[in-house]
Amino acid sequence: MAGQKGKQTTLGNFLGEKKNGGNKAAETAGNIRSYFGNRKDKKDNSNDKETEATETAVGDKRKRPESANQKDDNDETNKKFKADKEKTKEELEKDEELKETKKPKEELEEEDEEIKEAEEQEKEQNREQQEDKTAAHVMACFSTADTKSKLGMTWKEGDDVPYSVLCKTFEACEATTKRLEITEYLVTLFVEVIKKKPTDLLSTLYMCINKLCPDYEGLELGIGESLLMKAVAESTGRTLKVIQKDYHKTGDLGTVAKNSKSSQSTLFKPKRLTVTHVFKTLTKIAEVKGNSAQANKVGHIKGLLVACEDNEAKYLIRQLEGKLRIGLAEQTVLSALAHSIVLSKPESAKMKTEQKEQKLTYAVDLVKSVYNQLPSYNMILPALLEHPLDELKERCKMRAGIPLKPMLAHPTKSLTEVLDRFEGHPFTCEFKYDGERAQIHKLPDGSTKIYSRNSEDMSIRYPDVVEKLKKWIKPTTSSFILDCEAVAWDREKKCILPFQVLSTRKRKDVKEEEITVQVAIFAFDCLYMNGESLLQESLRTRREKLLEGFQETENEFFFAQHMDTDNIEDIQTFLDVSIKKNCEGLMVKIYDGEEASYEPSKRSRNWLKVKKDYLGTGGVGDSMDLVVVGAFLGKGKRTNVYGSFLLGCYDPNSGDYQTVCKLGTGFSDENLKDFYETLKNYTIPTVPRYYQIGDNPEAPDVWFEPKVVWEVKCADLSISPRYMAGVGLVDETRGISLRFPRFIRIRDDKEAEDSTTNEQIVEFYESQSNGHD
Ligand SMILES: Nc1ncnc2c1ncn2[C@@H]1O[C@H](COP(=O)(O)OP(=O)(O)OP(=O)(O)O)[C@@H](O)[C@H]1O
Repeated sequence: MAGQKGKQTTLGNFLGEKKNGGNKAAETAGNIRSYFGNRKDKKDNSNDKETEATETAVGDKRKRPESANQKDDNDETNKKFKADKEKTKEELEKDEELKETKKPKEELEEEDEEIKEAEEQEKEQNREQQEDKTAAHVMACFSTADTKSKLGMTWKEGDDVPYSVLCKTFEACEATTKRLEITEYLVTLFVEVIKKKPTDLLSTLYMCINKLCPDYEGLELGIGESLLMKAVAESTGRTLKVIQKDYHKTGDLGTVAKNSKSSQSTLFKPKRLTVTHVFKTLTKIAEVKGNSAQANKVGHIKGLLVACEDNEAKYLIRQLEGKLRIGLAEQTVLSALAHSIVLSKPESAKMKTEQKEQKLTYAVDLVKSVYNQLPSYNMILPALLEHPLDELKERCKMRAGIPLKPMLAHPTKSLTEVLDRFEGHPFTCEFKYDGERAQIHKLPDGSTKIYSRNSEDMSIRYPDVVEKLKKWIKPTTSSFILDCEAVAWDREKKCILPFQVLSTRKRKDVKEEEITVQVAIFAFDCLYMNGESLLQESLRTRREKLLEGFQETENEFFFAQHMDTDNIEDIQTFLDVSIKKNCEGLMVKIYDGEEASYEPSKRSRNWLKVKKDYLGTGGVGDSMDLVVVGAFLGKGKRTNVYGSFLLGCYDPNSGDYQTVCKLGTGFSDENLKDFYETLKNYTIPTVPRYYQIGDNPEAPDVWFEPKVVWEVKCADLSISPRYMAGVGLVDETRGISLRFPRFIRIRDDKEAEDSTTNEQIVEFYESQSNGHD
């Protein structure tokens, strides 16, 4: 038997040849069967078990009521299974033959490769944990005393936390790129707040992540710059023209506000700002609605600006803009919170370094895992402050009504890659529906909510779904959280419509009677049921709960089509059927055991996505979602609109955007007109300091705020001195760029911070050079 690489080639070829339908496919079929023969052989020698699994899969499907189309799929699948069962004996004989002829050297090589791959995967999974451990080690030896004086933390116990202290901490964080140093500053701040004014911890923490409340409550800052400029001008006595000119020069309205304040003489000294006062005022500003909203907002902003001293105006304006950009990733804030809870307890001073380190590591793991299940500081903070750490899990359980960050999948570019990754694990394949992620909650009081992948409340966008969902729920199901995809649906033809149709559905102020694009819900996971979290259960158990607790309802609600097999021909057939049914491809997921648990917010290797478009291309396994950071004015046919665009990816560690390509293809004339109209609202006078643009001699004609995300496909990726994506990760000075990028669609379900990260770009680049497929 050939080594791992050989196996990939054989299968890769097979898939290509199968498409052409030539005789070669039949010739190579023997190789494929032997490949799977050996794979099965490793897992389990029993033919019975294989047959049993096949029967269960088919049985599973028969249990469910099906629409006409789905029934066709299952019939096709069943026929395929029958043919396959007959092949099994032949396969096993081939296995035996191959076992005897196998050369020990090749066996060793194969094992080496497997070990290497497993190590790679483990390395990646452990990286974040390792960073947490290093931080725990450093923090165990850390004394907040030095940092405290550096940050001027001298306010009196019981007094409100001064805003100046928070701004000094921001300044210190902004001045470094080292995550550990940032953690030290935050821990110092949080420990001090916990000791002197614990009730201010919540507002302090929200200010650090520049939010006002949990995402699902939907209250956001992000005041337009013209309003902010007006407020700065009016509160400092400078003209709007001068403010605009300064902004054009610096590209940072915060700095303009700070400089404007320092050149202003004040007759009386207003009361110093406190964190809680600023937080409450920011909340009021975000809440203001109605006719005089603008004037009201300006009034509040001016009130704050007048009281600002030193660098406070700079951070206040940035907070109002909704972009603090001082390199504070939420994960760092969570770690710092966990550390400070431990370090603020008097007993921590008595602990030996090793013991403290263990406690810190435990606290970080605990706080992160609880936050993943209940992403609400409003609920977690009181439990952390008022009760022992050990009780946190019990006190802060996931519940219906609080959306979790969904589990995400890893891209692959061949079925072979999927089978290699999942070798030895039972896995299941599901259709990858092409619509919008929908997390559906039913609370014990009977109310229902639908949340987007960003935890936005979408219940108002889907009033028709909310109205009908009681029909799908069996009487035994009182509360639940379902993970689903909402797709555009043709009620007459009873089939899925392409994503483009869904994107024409209204997103705001949707009235049931005006809905033109109908949706159907495809449920693929059940995360919570009747008061119990199912996250730790295997996918098999979660799917059982899903099938038990709900019923398919024509034109409205379906279980995701699935197939449990490791036979590549079946998977290929299933993939083909999924594409015929307007799906994007398959999701392949580990089915049993610990790795089959649900991992909120993680892009996990236990869920793999296989998109038809990327199979066998030898290029990149997925499209990317990139932020439009600039544009070049069009010429010729594209005069009066932007002709091409500069795109960037996101670096979650620094909060920066790194340029990744210039994009000029894939657009219709209509697209270009629309984009010109939308994007011109986001133009900014100069390149912001949080854009890493490198030495590209071709600067765009206009720069944009990071607001618009587009899905882009490319042929491959290469190292380039002109772009900055992943700079420092693969090459010290050069970044990675997309070659032959093409526009696919707008991703208005994604914020700029949800775009493809610099590390994902590096992964795409590296997987391409590993030569999979
Ligand atoms: N059966 C399924 N299981 C899980 N996710 C599914 C399924 N069918 C469709 N999806 C959709 O596919 C997405 C998984 O792909 P991924 O994790 O990469 O999200 P993404 O970044 O939005 O990428 P994509 O552009 O591929 O949707 C999910 O967010 C979900 O919306």
